[in-house]
Formats: sequence, C-alpha cells, structure tokens
Amino acid sequence: MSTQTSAPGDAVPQPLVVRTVPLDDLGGRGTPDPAGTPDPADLLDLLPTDAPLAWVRRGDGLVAWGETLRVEVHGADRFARAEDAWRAVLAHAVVRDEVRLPGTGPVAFASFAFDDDSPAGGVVVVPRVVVGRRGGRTWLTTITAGRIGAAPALADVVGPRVPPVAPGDVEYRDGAVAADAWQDVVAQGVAAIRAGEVDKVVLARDVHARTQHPVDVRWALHRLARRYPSCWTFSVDGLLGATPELLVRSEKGLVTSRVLAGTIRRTGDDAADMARAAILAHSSKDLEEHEYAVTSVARALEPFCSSTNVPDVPFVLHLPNVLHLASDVTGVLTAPTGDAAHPSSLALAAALHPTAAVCGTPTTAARALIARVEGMDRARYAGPVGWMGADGDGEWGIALRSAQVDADDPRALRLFAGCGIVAASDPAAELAESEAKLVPMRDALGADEPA
Ligand SMILES: C=C(O[C@@H]1C=C(C(=O)O)C=C[C@H]1O)C(=O)O
Repeated sequence: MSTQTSAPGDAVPQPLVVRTVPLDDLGGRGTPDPAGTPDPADLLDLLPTDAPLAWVRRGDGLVAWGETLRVEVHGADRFARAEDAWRAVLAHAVVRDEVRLPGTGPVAFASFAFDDDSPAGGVVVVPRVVVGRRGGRTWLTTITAGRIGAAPALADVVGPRVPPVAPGDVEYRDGAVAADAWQDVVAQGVAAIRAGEVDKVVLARDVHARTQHPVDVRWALHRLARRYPSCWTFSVDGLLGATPELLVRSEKGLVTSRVLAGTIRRTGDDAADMARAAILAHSSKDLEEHEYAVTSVARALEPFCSSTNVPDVPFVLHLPNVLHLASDVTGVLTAPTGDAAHPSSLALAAALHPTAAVCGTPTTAARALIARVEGMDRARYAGPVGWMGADGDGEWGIALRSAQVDADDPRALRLFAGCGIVAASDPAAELAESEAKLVPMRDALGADEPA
C-alpha cells in the first residue's frame, strides 16, 4: 500500500508489522538457486525498475523498494517534521528483528531540499521490502500493514531479474544559468568575498539531460557503484548519485562526518595525478576552503558531543574524476540522562546542514548570497540524503555528484555541481572544476554496458 500525507503522523497504517530475518545462508555467491532469485551479494541486482531506494558502498548497505508510507515535508522545520512522522510510524509498529544490526528492523529513507524555502521540501519513504548487507551478513526486512505471519522469504518479495535498461542517446543543454554565464556568478561570489560579505561561498549550477528512453535508475546506480566504490551510491525518490561526502553517520553514540572541500581535477595520468595530489595538499587556497568546512562541522557537532576529534591535516581522497582534501571528523555523543535519548542521526544532520562545504561561511550570509546570485533552486541537490533506523541511528550523505529525475517526465533529469569559492578563486578554473564534478552522473547515463 502507499499512503501520501503531508501532515506527519496522519494515515499511519496500523499496526505496522516489521520483520527482519537473516539471509546468511540464502543465495550466497555461487549457491545455485533453482528459483533464479538474484544473488543478494550484489544488493543493486535485487532492485526493481520502479522507484528503487538505495544506500550502498563497497557492496554493503541497504536497498529497498515498495512504499508502505510516504511523508512529504516542507519549510525550515522539514527535518523535525520528518522525524515526528518517523516516530509516529514507529509508535504503531510491531517489530520482530532476528538480526539486530544497524539497518535491521524498521528503516526509513529520506532526502531533503538544500534550501528551507524550496518547493522540493523533503520526503520520507518507509519501504515495503529492505535487503541489507554489512560485513558479510545479509538480511531481509519486510514492513507491511497487517498481522505477523510466516517469516518472509526473499523469493516471495523479489521479482524475476529484469536487467537495467540503458538510457540510450542523451542530450545535454544548459540549465538555469549557461556555463559561460556561470563564470559571472562565480565572479560575483569573489566580489562579495572581497567586499567582506562572506569568507567562503559555494556556488552551483545545473545541466539538463534528456534521455532517449525513460531513465532506469538502476542502470545509473550500477555504474556509479562500480566506478566510485569509496562513495555512497544513493537513490531516493528520483534523486540519485554517488556522493563522496558523508554529512553524518551516527551509530551507538559515535558520530562520524567525512568533510570534503578543496578539489583538483585528475588528468588520467597516474604520475601526474600524484604530483597534483601533492599540489592540492599544499595549496593555501584549497586548505583555506577546507578549514572553513571542517570548522563548520566541528562547531555544529560540539553541542551534542562529550568529545570530538578533528584531524590536524586533511588527507587527499582519490576519486576517478577528482582529488579532494578530506577530513574524517568524529565525536562521542554526550551520554543521555534520565529518559532522554541521544539526538537522532536526522537531528544531527539538521544541525549540520548546510555545512560550509556546500554553503559557505558565515552560513547565513552565504545562504543569502547563494539565493541572490546562483539563479536556480538547488532542490534536493546538496541536501541531506540517507536512511535512519528505529533507534535514530543512521547515515546521511550530502547529495552531491547527483541528478534528479523529473517526477513527471522520466526522460528528463537535472544534473548538479558546485564549487567552493574563496577570495583567490578563478571563475574559469571553477567552471572546469564543476565540469569534472558532473562527470560521474554523465558517465552513469553512458551508453556502454556497465563494466
Ligand atoms: C558542491 C560540490 O562539492 C563540494 C565542494 C568541493 C570543493 O569546492 O572543493 C568539494 C567537495 C564538496 O564538498 C559538488 O560536488 O557539487
């Protein structure tokens, strides 16, 4: 069943029955499966064409499909409303979880707009079926309205494998701001920095794609996951991508955030790229950009944590298209007192969003500058995307290296990319960097067979 509600708490199916069973001895690699059921070793292979949900990295993670409940939220309190809705769902849930790992039991996927005023708002999807994998353990969760019945079996909830369909020819055209004109947007950002309005601002652009065939999101997901194994490949409500940036993971009182800022394009030549990595690691412009982003994350986490660990120097993250300065910031959540619980991963994501990696410093002025000069609605690009479990633990990425499929036209997509701008930024170089950041999604829509 699928229920639409914009008022959290409305129309929660009662009771909601959640069952998690292990799949450890089912369909493992090399196990002959007479029913032809896909191998859960590759989670993405399980997904149906329609509205696939995914959060995977290096073969682990969650895939899901079906909609037991969908909640749409809007406005500045969209995160809090989403959390209220999730709690209302849980209040009516009967849970039998035989695996008890992060990601087992009830799970919601969600994605949120970057901007408080965006019509894109946010969406929480409680799927009907979830298959998860973590450290060699695989499980199946079903979330249905009704009564507790027999333990679910994979063969009953997964259809025959329909191979992903290629998008065919893809036409690209300018988005809200043409590529050339976007250099003026960057120049306005630099001018605002020099005028003292902000220290850093992140400016983005979109590109429109039109595919020959309706987009089969799974085609793109497979390609993203294979080419960008260190990224989090995600799909929620038509927003898909492979982000290298983890806004926050919260697990058993431990929080982690992978902060990126400071980028250099790769050349394709390994020796030259090693030299570029060294240049990046010593570039004062990129180190400045990075410092703003790390500080914004550390400051936002501090009120929730009894201790935090902020690395002194970033490492260089190598991706096939770009190199980034990266820092893994960690913290221990302050132990709850009395009946209080830890803040949920979503509450932490709400407190962190938007970091200086995707907005700028100071936040309020950078937000206002973006709204004034960027010339587009970012929608859910650069907003939090991820999943959360019943205990509030979960993982939220920043929706970068991403595209949004038009809900009314499955052949139309918007691709997005943005760049951190500081006083020393050069508009032409930033345009080139934005092109490099569009590569993952362009390749994901490529015509050749997935490798
Ligand atoms: C805004 C994007 O990326 C962000 C900006 C970066 C930069 O300017 O160096 C690096 C990583 C991300 O934090 C994007 O990919 O669209």
